[in-house]
Amino acid sequence: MSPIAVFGEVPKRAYVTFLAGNGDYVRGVVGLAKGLRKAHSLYPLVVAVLPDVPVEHREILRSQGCIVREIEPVCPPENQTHFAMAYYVINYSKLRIWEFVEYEKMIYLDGDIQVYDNIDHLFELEDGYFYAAMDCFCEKTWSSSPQYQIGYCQQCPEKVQWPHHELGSPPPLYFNAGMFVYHPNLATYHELLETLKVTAPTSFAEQDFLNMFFREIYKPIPLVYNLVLALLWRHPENVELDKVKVVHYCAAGSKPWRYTGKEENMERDDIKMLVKKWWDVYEDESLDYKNSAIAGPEKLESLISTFAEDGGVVTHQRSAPSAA
Ligand SMILES: O=c1ccn([C@@H]2O[C@H](COP(=O)(O)OP(=O)(O)O)[C@@H](O)[C@H]2O)c(=O)[nH]1
Ligand SMILES: OC[C@H]1O[C@H](O[C@@H]2[C@@H](O)[C@H](O)[C@@H](O)[C@H](O)[C@@H]2O)[C@H](O)[C@@H](O)[C@H]1O
Repeated sequence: MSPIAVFGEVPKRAYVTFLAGNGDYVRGVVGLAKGLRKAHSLYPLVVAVLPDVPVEHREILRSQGCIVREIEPVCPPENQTHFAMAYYVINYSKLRIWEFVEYEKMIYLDGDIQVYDNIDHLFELEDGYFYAAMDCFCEKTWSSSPQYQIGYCQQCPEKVQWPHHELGSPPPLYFNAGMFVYHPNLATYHELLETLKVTAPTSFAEQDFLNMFFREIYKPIPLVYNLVLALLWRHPENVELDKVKVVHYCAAGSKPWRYTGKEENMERDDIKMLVKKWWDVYEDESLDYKNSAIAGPEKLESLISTFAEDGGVVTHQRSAPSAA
């Protein structure tokens, strides 16, 4: 039952994403803000920004109705970051969102995620658990893992049986940390940071760490709430694309705002369709935050591009594929 019905008060809830750097991920967050608006979400989007996110990008996000919150970086134990894939170390800073205790429950979404259907009902899931969709172990990014090396994946555990005799118990269910439902909480926040100090980084950085930390209360939710794109070619039998509500553009080459179609699997018709679907939201002026002085694609693009040129960051124009 919704807390409103019980206590007559409105529980503070919000979506939250994470933005770092002065590059083009800001486009992803603008797209996410517009996608949540198109899906008629009742709740705001909070953007946790690292100090290196320029004021111009923060203003763009505010002009799209986002609540911008600056966070300090979180670094794993000194001199051990080389154990994590360098590109992912930045993502430890996501842990700061547990400090947003003005909210009772939040849904975290990566900046490369798009929401195509309303998912507000996830806020009504039973309290006290950590909800996320399961990841896939079949992409090359997993090549150093025992799962990948024996061809085991939790998405199809019957295909290659886990060799209990050689490797002991199978790994616990493992979630993708690009989308999750959680409770901000100061005690949990401090325990996360203290535990991180004594936890050596591993390949998938904060994703591995969060899977370890929340393993007792993790509850899988259907992949319609976080379609990790690799499932389209790794486990097509698990995907009903027309039922998918949330698409996670995490496969190499799939970021819509950088799409060229050249990387492996990027020429697929379903990928072209999903990239076009993202651009259709991003460029839909009717989805801009009303009464905004900055919104509107020209203003938006000129602000992003102008700053990016000053900052030397190469910007990408729309290269969305023709309709699939
Ligand atoms: O330069 C960067 C890299 C990452 N991110 C944020 O961190 C998230 C996770 O990184 P990424 O999407 O690259 O991971 P993936 O899900 O693609 O593995 C992104 O979605 C962004 O929200 C960012 O803002 N700037
Ligand atoms: O820092 C670790 C990251 O780990 C996850 O990305 C991975 C994961 O999805 C693998 O399964 C894929 O193979 C890989 O391509 C992809 O980058 C999260 O999406 C991201 O938010 C972040 O936590």
